[in-house]
Amino acid sequence: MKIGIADTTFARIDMGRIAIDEIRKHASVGLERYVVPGIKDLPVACKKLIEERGCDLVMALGMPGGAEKDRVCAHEASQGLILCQLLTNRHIIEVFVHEDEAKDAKELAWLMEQRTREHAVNAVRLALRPKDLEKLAGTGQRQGFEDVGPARP
Ligand SMILES: Cc1nc2c(=O)[nH]c(=O)nc-2n(C[C@H](O)[C@H](O)[C@H](O)CO)c1C
Repeated sequence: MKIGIADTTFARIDMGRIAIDEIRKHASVGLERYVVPGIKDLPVACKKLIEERGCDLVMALGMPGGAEKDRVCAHEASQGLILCQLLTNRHIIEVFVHEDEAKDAKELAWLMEQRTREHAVNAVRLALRPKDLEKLAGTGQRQGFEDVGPARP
């Protein structure tokens, strides 16, 4: 089992390092990292991690900025990531933290780390322990900020 980590230099926190640190706490798997300039470069990085570097699942980590052009960029990147999943029949866990989700740099750093770590656990579950995800179905999980919980507690 090999998990790929694709991340960007645009992000204001080293999301790739955090993802690798968290995955190592939960599983003994091969890891491949591929750093690109920005989120629109992630789809091909993920495809290469899958097709050329033998990854079974990939995490795509990025930080869209707060401007309208960044939101468009994030939408385009997401579409590329979905297409890549369909072309390769492999999961890509998209971990995007929009810069304007946080009120300041401190909260942004916290949110980027928290969301990355929680999705790294999801990546391990998807790759190795899918039954763990089944147990969490319909429980209102969120990555980063607090879980919202089920609608019928
Ligand atoms: C407008 C813009 N916004 C972002 C962003 O919010 N987050 C990000 O990671 N990258 C951004 N980029 C850069 C593109 O994703 C890409 O790296 C360049 O267009 C080079 O292919 C661009 C060009």
